[in-house]
Amino acid sequence: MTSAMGESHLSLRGITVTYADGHTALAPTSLEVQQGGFLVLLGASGAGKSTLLRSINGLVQPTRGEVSVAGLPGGVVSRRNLLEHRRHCGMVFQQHHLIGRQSVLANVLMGKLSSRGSLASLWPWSKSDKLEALAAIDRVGLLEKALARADTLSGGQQQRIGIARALVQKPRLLLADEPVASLDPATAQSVLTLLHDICKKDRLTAIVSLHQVNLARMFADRIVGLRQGQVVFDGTAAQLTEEVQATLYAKSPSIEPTRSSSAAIAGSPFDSPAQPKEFLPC
Ligand SMILES: Nc1ncnc2c1ncn2[C@@H]1O[C@H](COP(=O)(O)OP(=O)(O)OP(=O)(O)O)[C@@H](O)[C@H]1O
Repeated sequence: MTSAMGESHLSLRGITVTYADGHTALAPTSLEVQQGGFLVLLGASGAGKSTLLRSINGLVQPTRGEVSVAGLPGGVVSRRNLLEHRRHCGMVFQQHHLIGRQSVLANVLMGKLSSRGSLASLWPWSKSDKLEALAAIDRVGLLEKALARADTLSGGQQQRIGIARALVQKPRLLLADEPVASLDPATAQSVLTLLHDICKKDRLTAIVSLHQVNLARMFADRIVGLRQGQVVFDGTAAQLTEEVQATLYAKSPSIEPTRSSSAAIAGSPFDSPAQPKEFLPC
């Protein structure tokens, strides 16, 4: 899968998510995600950002559509392929999901569970596992905290540990669901700088949902804007005009793209530009 923009890492084709209560959180969505890109998802609360992220790694089962990943023929339909995909897919959560009374090291080692067989999980961690975990903790600048309880760390430090836990998995794809939403602006920027730098250095493909438009502008190679479960913008930070932003965050139920958002969409340098409403079954 290669395009003018480079090698494709991930393809979403017509992914639709309707939850058990009948609510369609994601209308048919198709995206081509380039290898090594830092893609930011923007959108108001309830727009479908988490649903999109979770449908990529199967935490939410798409009602329709297909996720395919480079190097994994046949997509992630079979259980075997889904497990293989997840093995290379690190996840960073807003609330870190650390076990507070466990040490930082023990928490980071959890990131290695997906690469162990179910029986092997019963065995103690090997020296090389521990060294890898310590190296990941060092990368996020917290080696001196390796033996501290996770709940003694600040919010920003805990999120750095969440990143280390994802890194120890040696991911190719990193999904981060509002990773800095609960941090103060300065800490949020420094945690996102760390995440961005690591992704670029390791050439990881990253898909990150954010609420802070300024941070999206600062870090994103590409911004995908969701509104009421539909992609209404797909472009660069420069193309994210005030008007597009207003469309994304408008309170009105209307999701018609504005003229300038359509222009931005039309000018998108990516293979799969936004799908304005007229392209989507409503
Ligand atoms: N398990 C579920 N069952 C039913 N509806 C759900 C479920 N999870 C999410 N939703 C609904 O789907 C829509 C999209 O939710 P989602 O969490 O994906 O949005 P979001 O953009 O990530 O929001 P936020 O920024 O607040 O996290 C919302 O209307 C939400 O209420």
